Amino acid sequence: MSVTHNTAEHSNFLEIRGLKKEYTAGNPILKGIDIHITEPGIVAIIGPSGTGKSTLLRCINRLIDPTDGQILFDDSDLCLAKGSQLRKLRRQVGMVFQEYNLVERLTVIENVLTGRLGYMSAWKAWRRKFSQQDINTAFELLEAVGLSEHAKKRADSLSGGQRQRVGIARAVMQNPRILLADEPTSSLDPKTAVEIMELLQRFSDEKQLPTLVNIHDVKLASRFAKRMIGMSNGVVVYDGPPEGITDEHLKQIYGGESWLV
Ligand SMILES: Nc1ncnc2c1ncn2[C@@H]1O[C@H](COP(=O)(O)OP(=O)(O)OP(=O)(O)O)[C@@H](O)[C@H]1O
Repeated sequence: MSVTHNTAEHSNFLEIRGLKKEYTAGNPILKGIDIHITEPGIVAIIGPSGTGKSTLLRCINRLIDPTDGQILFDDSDLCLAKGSQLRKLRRQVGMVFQEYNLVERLTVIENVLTGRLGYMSAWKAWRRKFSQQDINTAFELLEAVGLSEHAKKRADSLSGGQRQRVGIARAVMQNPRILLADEPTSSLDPKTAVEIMELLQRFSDEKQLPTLVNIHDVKLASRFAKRMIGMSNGVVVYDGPPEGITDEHLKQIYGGESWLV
């Protein structure tokens, strides 16, 4: 890949302190999360349905407002950012979604280019006036994700795996300093899921991007993550290397043991 972006000099990518989220008062979903991300690589977040994994990622990119705590990113507290400062911070946080969130009626290359909208004036964004440099970068990224020959096709003509590749290219097009992926493989077959994780790992390595991935498949997570965060009931109960996770940890995270084989 020849697209140049980030350097490896960051040592404090993201620090989450005491993060709390209540959707309804008195019913906390996140109960005080502390996570410090100091290096690139895949960090897998595992935990049962409803434990707050998506809520955590949505707080980090401020799709939702945290109730309390700090999310320190690029010398600012994302929890406090508003207006143009929030817009500037958000474009440094790339997001990949389970259901891809592409604009189905646009072409593949147009979808990748939408990753640049946060950098453009409202007028240019409305007219979709992308610079030649952005267009070149979008084509390079499409090549990097193996979809060059699909550039002019409508997004809704692609398979799920191809759509997720577009979603990843769009997130990287943002030139982010951190990537968040919310169950990026859950809608895909096992082989395609591995290919998507390989792609995330490749971008994470080449662009020195910390990549937080919510994922249900513990085996797949262990294969690609350098660090696993196990959440249960709104708190972190494991934070360490994949090889350190024991059956005891899994019982603590998911509860019960009949599902363990
Ligand atoms: N917008 C919302 N308003 C109210 N409650 C919400 C909202 N979004 C999520 N919740 C609740 O917060 C809890 C955590 O949901 P969240 O989606 O963060 O969990 P999760 O760990 O990502 O689950 P899954 O693995 O099934 O995606 C759930 O009880 C959910 O119903």
